[in-house]
Amino acid sequence: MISCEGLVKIYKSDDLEVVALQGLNLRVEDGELMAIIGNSGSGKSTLLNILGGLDRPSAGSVQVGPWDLLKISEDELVKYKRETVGFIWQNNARNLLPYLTALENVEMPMMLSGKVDRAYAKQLLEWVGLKERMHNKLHQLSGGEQQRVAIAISLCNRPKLLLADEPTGSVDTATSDLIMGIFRKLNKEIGVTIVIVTHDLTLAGKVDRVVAIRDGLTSTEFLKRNPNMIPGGGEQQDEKGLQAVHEAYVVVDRVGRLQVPKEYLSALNIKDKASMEFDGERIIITPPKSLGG
Ligand SMILES: Nc1ncnc2c1ncn2[C@@H]1O[C@H](COP(=O)(O)OP(=O)(O)OP(=O)(O)O)[C@@H](O)[C@H]1O
Repeated sequence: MISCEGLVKIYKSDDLEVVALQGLNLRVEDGELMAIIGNSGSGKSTLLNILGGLDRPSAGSVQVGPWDLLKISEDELVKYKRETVGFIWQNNARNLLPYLTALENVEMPMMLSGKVDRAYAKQLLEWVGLKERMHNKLHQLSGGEQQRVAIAISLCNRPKLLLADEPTGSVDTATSDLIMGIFRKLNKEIGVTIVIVTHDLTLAGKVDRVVAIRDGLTSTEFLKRNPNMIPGGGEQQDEKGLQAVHEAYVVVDRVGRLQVPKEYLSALNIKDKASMEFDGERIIITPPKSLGG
């Protein structure tokens, strides 16, 4: 579904250049439900905005289904956004209309695109667990319920790819679990590919594959050891916690580059050079030997 290779995004303003993505590689399979984690400023939202067609990449390649998002024309981009992607943001509910019912809110974007499918709108609200509340006005719903209306709306255009940026950022743990359950169900039942960007490692720990971004590059991949395991409510406060159920792998790109964590380098005082040895089984990186490290 998604293939990024050497993806670069540079933001330019007057005399400043920020390299938000510096040659990122990422593959997401059709029908996958995965999460992207990373510290603030690592490039997560930049990546999501590019995948959603809201921002243009600077270089590299990024393919979503049949679409090449580097070469796509403006007209095609409009079509891509309308037909291929659905978006969920942390404060999506803010864009909803409080004086309309949940159902009317879901029908609104359908109306704007020219075709209201009431049966499908109802089905969407049923999928997100709001069957009983679809005729309630939005202001009568809780924050978590409103976020679920937003999820229903994101599926109005029957997207193949759902992009969620911090979807549980402003809800409590129980609602966060509920929302994750909805994603899992939608992924299974309608086969929509879902990419979740989050700071929340507890949430990330509930999907089979988590990719960590560091400094605009994919650095580590976490794969669930037993994908059939029912996700528990365990707290994953850091990447070590994530490893309770996931195996961590360093990402090696096509030309053999990998990122060594900064803390490892500073612990050994490795700056711009290192020595590397292969002992038949392991690759060992040490401070430069000839320089006395
Ligand atoms: N429009 C912009 N103009 C200039 N720099 C930008 C712009 N958008 C993002 N950046 C910079 O690009 C880098 C990556 O930002 P991005 O928002 O993608 O990070 P993030 O991982 O999503 O962070 P957060 O978790 O805080 O949202 C940061 O250094 C940020 O300051």
